[in-house]
Amino acid sequence: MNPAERSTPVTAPSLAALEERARAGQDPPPPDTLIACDSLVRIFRTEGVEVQALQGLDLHVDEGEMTALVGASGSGKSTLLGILSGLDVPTAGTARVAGHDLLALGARERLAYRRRTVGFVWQQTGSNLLPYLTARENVMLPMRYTRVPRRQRPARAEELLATLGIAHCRDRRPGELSGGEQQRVAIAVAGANEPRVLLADEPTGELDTASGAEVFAALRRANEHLGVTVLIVTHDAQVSDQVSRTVRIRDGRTSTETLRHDATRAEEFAVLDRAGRLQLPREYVERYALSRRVRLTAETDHVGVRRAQDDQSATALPPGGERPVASDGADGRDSGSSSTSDGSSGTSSSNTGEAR
Ligand SMILES: Nc1ncnc2c1ncn2[C@@H]1O[C@H](COP(=O)(O)OP(=O)(O)OP(=O)(O)O)[C@@H](O)[C@H]1O
Repeated sequence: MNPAERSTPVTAPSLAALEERARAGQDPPPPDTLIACDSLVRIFRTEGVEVQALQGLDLHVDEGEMTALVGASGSGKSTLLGILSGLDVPTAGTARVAGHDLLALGARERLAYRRRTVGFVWQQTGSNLLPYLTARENVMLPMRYTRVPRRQRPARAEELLATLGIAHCRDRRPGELSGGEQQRVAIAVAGANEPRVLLADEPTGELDTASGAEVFAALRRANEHLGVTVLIVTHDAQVSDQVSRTVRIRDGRTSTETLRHDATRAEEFAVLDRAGRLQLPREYVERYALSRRVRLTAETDHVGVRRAQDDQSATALPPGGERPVASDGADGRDSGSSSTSDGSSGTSSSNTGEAR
């Protein structure tokens, strides 16, 4: 990034702060991690306006996982997929997929990465396939760019179409296929070069419920039978409620994760990044009226989170009416508040969030 860009005002947090965060998360990820994003930042600049689409996002996905990515419109999901697909480059942070450092790829490596390491399915059914080729020819096309021997291509295409339940579509052009069939052929195209990761941006977004279910089933088959790691951006509860892991993005950062053990048991977790930072769910922030600074307490088996103001209101004024200075200095100085050395005194459990 050039110095002129750096001097342009940005909304908080500053780029320097985000870069500092990125540096903090640069220990090597665990060995099973196929996708590792740490403190990922993407800032778009158009006509003097800056948008921080990703504001220090952390995401780790293990090989073989099938994960849904959800979040409000504009939260940064497509931006993340654009980066992981190699089409876009982050502003700061780290992004590694199958050992490729996405901030350091040269043009030739980037092309090879896009052809071999990732496959992509777009929401618009018409964007995924060439209209003048049959389904089988569409699936064989990417093999040309990775030099799969010509004689092997038809058999591999047939096998993929059969695995995804659309062998009967092999000789039809996209215009002769339903939307759901087109998306399933698109999954076969994305899987043609045996990628490590399959990225899908709203793959069921334009489909009715029944076709959406078939497309989801095909993604699941790709995951289970082809062994490809699948990451799906979706607003479709039919998809997000059926994968074992759903990651929620809020304001350009991962906020919560839901892990499903089976159809009836799901648990929601807040996400702790590798530097130890935690984003509290908005619901808790509002319910306990937490703002700006909170006090953490080390309990026997969990960490407590308290409103800093509660210490202030609970503290008895000493003789002379002066409040004692906070033991760490920070709270008293910046907010004009103070605390006793016992942060818990007088604080009711109704305004305490607790993390176990
Ligand atoms: N090329 C771009 N130039 C400028 N701003 C962009 C660009 N791409 C995305 N943005 C902005 O970045 C933010 C995140 O956009 P993104 O498309 O990643 O969100 P999303 O979560 O995928 O939304 P949706 O669910 O509506 O697709 C938005 O404020 C968007 O306007």
